[in-house]
Amino acid sequence: MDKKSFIRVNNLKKEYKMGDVVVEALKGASFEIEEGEFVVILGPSGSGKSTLLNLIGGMDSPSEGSIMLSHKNVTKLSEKKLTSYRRDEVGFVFQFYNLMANLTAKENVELATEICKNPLPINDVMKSVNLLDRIDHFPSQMSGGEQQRVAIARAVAKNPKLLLCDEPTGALDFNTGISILSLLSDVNKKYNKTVMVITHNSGIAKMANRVIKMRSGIIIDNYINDKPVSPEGIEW
Ligand SMILES: Nc1ncnc2c1ncn2[C@@H]1O[C@H](COP(=O)(O)OP(=O)(O)OP(=O)(O)O)[C@@H](O)[C@H]1O
Repeated sequence: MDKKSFIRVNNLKKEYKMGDVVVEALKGASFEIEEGEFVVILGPSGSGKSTLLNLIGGMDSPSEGSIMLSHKNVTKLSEKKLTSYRRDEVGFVFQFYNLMANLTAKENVELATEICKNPLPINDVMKSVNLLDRIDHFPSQMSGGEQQRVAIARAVAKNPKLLLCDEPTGALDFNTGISILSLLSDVNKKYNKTVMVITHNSGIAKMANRVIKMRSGIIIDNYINDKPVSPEGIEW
């Protein structure tokens, strides 16, 4: 494994069996990602993006192949070690925020950090997502964009090495979406977190350091973007 390789995915396959029907969601994906990259996984609906993200996040196991993260073989971890991996090493951001409705913004972030090894100070993180004045608000009292900021704060405060974001702007209007991408870009730079964003929106690929394109469970392109544009400069 190259010294700079942070993630190495090798010949990753995933089949879902439903009765007699077998769906080949991933058909042998291989790629490497360096530490600190902002990666966009781009592909149409059904191309296998979420399947790939779930495997890297340790939420599911592959039918074949391996995922190395910082020299750790994620696909060979015991259930117990996989739980620690999900807790300490990966932060998740979902399209629909997945906040606890009965907890305030701050409590949502606290809950996530309570169980992990090396959390960041919550107030610092709330400040960097520009939500210090909203920490006592419940999700129902916040806009979609604000809720997504809380979700990002929750993922970042755990201080993981990797942030996995599944269509993080999918439920937001254009301007709010851009502000969320800008925040993810800040998190990538300020906290030096490797960020992977999956999307079907090709506009978002323009801000990435690396773009991995998928179609029908296959990686059809993987390239370095020499001139990433700032989120404010992209459109769709
Ligand atoms: N749990 C599952 N059981 C059976 N089939 C599944 C399951 N999850 C995904 N699939 C199938 O695997 C294929 C890839 O799905 P996946 O959700 O990874 O694609 P995607 O690119 O993330 O799509 P979208 O952008 O619509 O979320 C699809 O054909 C899907 O129907």
